[in-house]
Amino acid sequence: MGSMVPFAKMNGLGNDIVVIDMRGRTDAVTAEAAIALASGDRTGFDQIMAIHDTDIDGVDYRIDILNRDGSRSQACGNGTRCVVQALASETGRKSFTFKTLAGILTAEEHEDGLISVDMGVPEFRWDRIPLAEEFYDTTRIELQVGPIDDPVLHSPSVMSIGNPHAIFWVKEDVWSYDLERFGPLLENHPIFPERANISIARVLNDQTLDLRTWERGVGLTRACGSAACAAAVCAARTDRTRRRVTVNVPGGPLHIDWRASNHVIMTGPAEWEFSGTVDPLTGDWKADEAAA
Ligand SMILES: N[C@H](CCC[C@H](N)C(=O)O)C(=O)O
Repeated sequence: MGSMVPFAKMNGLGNDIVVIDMRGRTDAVTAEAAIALASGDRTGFDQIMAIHDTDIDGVDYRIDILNRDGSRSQACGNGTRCVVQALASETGRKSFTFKTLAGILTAEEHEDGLISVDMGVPEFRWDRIPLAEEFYDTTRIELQVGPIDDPVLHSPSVMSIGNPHAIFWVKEDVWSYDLERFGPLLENHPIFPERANISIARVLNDQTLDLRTWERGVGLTRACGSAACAAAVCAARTDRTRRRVTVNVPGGPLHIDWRASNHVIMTGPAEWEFSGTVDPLTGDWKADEAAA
């Protein structure tokens, strides 16, 4: 067995997150380790958030994000809140700046324990999301599932908040759609050359949405922070809601504020479950004694 590093199993509204401390190392968590941890009973996760050192001025840490299938994600809102909570309890600091594949993000823990992450600015251009075909209007693109004359889902809004999202607007209860069946088809649809996170959203009023998400590289999740941001921004962009909304995901509510600065701020909780040590190359792990 190689050398072990500390990890914490956490969750952000039921989005299962494994935070791995890679500070002081120059290697990375391997896809093999991710796949091994994903299949474990207690370590099953939606994302791994690996904290690395960085030498960029004004940036505290770099975060490397892995999905269940070992692929990398540019952004993970719920996981970033977990990282903030772990670092805040370690250091006593309240605010942090991170480098991710989606760019530099800032985040802070509030007095009440909730955590806000500045997820950056939305990208609506078809080639930056990216889509495989030119669509100048990304508020609704041509894409549907179900019978041609009576599609079950159609005309999603699409955007990137670091990672690609498609939001299908629905009229009925979000639980009445078979997302488990449509999710994999849409995630891997040729229109999305880098695949996409697929959500169905129902507008309840101009400040509230219900949302379920099929995550790229993962599957159905109880929460997806970046999808909540994407749904909120697309809803406001299409005049369905105001720019400040509550997004109810299966795990609970997330508060999203698309500020006048164009930055999207997501606020919600994070929860620690147990800690242990893990081999980042193989995924072999053991729980700390106190938690075993
Ligand atoms: N759970 C994450 C998003 C994961 C996205 C990932 N599945 C991808 O884009 O590959 C969140 O809270 O934002």
